[in-house]
Amino acid sequence: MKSEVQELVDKGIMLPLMEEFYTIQGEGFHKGTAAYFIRVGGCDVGCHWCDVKESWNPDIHPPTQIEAIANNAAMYSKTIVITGGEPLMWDMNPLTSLLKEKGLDTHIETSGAYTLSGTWDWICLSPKKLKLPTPEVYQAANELKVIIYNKADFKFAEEQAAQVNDKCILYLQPEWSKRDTVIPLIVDYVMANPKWMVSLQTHKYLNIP
Ligand SMILES: C[S@@+](CC[C@H](N)C(=O)[O-])C[C@H]1O[C@@H](n2cnc3c(N)ncnc32)[C@H](O)[C@@H]1O
Ligand SMILES: Nc1nc2[nH]cc(C(=O)O)c2c(=O)[nH]1
Ligand code: SF4
Ligand SMILES: [Mg+2]
Repeated sequence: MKSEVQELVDKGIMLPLMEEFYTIQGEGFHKGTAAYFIRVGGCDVGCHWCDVKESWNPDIHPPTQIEAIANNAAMYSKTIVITGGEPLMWDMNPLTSLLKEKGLDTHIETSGAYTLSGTWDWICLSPKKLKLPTPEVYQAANELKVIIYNKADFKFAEEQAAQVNDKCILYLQPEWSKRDTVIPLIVDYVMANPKWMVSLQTHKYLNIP
């Protein structure tokens, strides 16, 4: 039989909380703006270059009541970014309802590989070849942020851009360990294909979380 805690996690009433921090959004459309980050554990997508592999195993992150998460977040910022791990592995409706009741702006960082749950003011979709996004997430995405690890990823980026809604803002972001070789490729690509914009992980240059 499932434990009581596991049942609450399954319903999104508790979530495996890896870390939370108040920082500057480093990436994409909202880069440079203050936001409180909630990092939820659990991801089975398996990107070999993932910069938070410690997030993958949900069992090592303590199941935490969403009321506590929301009350704490509200003390720091009007903008709350839910990331992971892959937050859409869990039911995001209960947590985002609480955040919206408090008048907060809810943003998500997602691979889109699971069904869309939650109420969102901003959806950043960063699709992965290993587990493609679901149709609902392509439709709802506000920004598409494709990670460029090698040349083949430009083709993947175009395939993904063809799937999103036409208001979706398009970004190419260098994979961090390959940045010296891929940044020049991204610069040339964006000049030749100006529907795209460059996104950098500016928090890593700023040495902040
Ligand atoms: C750690 S993921 C968590 C959210 C979700 N699982 C996802 O992949 O969108 C947060 C963001 O960091 C990006 N990212 C992860 N590792 C990266 C790396 N080594 N270089 C550049 N971006 C990376 C992801 O593509 C995603 O946009
Ligand atoms: N500052 C900062 N900005 C971010 N934008 C997306 C992040 C993430 O890991 O989801 C992230 C992060 O980890 N830190
Ligand atoms: S989907 Fe996101 S959290 Fe999961 S492995 Fe890929 S980058 Fe990491
Ligand atoms: Mg990060």
